[in-house]
Amino acid sequence: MVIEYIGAIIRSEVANRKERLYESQNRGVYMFRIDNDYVIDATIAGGPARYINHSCAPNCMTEVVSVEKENKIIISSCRRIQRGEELSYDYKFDLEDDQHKIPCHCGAFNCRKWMN
Ligand SMILES: C[S@@+](CC[C@H](N)C(=O)[O-])C[C@H]1O[C@@H](n2cnc3c(N)ncnc32)[C@H](O)[C@@H]1O
Repeated sequence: MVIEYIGAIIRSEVANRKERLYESQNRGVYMFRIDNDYVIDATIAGGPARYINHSCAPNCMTEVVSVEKENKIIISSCRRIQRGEELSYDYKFDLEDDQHKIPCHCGAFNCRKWMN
């Protein structure tokens, strides 16, 4: 394990409202979807894991683990990581239509060019 993605666990509907609020306040939005119903909001009370970028050839992977009936997001290495190397994982965003595509700048040899 490298790090846990910490923050407030909120329902999807609340996350949608908060996302709009944060954007209206020009804040960066830091959220991790646990499943269809719940999201971890790291925008206000998050840890350093919220700064990890997406890569199409990541050195880390994420998993949802249940600890005392609470879901947690664990980020673990999926290969050897060199000292000083940037941590990354695959955000696995749902595919979007052309209008809502986010360009990917991970620079990997196999970059998919879009994050979603
Ligand atoms: C959780 S933040 C990651 C940390 C962010 N780079 C920062 O400095 O606050 C997620 C956002 O970072 C940017 N990002 C992360 N990985 C990226 C990538 N491979 N290519 C382009 N933008 C990326 C996107 O704007 C994305 O919505």
